[in-house]
Amino acid sequence: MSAITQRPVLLRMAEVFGPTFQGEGPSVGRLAAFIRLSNCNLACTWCDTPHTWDWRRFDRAVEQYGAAPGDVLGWAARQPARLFVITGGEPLVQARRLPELVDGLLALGGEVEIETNGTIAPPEPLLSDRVVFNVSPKLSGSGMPRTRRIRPDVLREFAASGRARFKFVAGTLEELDEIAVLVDESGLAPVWVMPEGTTSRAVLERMRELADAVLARGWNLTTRMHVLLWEDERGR
Ligand SMILES: Nc1nc2[nH]cc(C(=O)O)c2c(=O)[nH]1
Ligand code: SF4
Ligand SMILES: [Mg+2]
Repeated sequence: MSAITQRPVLLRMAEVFGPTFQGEGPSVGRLAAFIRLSNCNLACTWCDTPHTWDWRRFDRAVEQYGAAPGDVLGWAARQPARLFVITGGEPLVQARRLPELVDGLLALGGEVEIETNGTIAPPEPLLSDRVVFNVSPKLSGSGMPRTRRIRPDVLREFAASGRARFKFVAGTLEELDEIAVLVDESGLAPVWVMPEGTTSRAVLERMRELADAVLARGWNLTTRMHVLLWEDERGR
């Protein structure tokens, strides 16, 4: 029999960093380690991680590298945190490559949060205990056409999975109306609103503008704690 050498499927990576705190959403403030995957299926005007996908502004050969899941797991094992956040870019672009990574993180005794834009359905093997999805559907201000940024079938699937929390980035009070339409349309819950901003000043100002209106709608509010602490420094 001929020997077939199986090469590991490489993850397309942007960076790993930690320890830091989960800066956004329901787990804000928790000690965490981050695995940022490269590539995205959208191109939002206000994206704060264009180095993961905008190859007109960034050099792919510099910003992207391939890593075997085992190498990422070796790094993760040495991290003090047991909350692992997989983000991007859009991590579910590489959905088929993720179960090996996620299984390894769980085997380290970890919990996993996957930050996603909600346009790609979660593959079945990822719907397990100790894995949750922070689903961030994009609003019209992202500059993306609605048909690309909103996939009602996918959003409903996330909502039905019981493993998703919906985190909307908002810059204005008007955007809360837009969020309410999406929430009602697809039965999204629980809802978190997060201020847009890559400076501590912008984040705090927007939170103050949004807070009472978010309360009035019965939603949750999250800050961007890493921005309050470290502005837009990469790898925090
Ligand atoms: N500290 C920290 N928390 C985060 N939560 C979500 C992040 C992201 O970029 O998706 C992020 C990030 O970049 N840094
Ligand atoms: S979905 Fe997220 S990573 Fe992709 S372009 Fe929009 S903000 Fe950036
Ligand atoms: Mg970020």
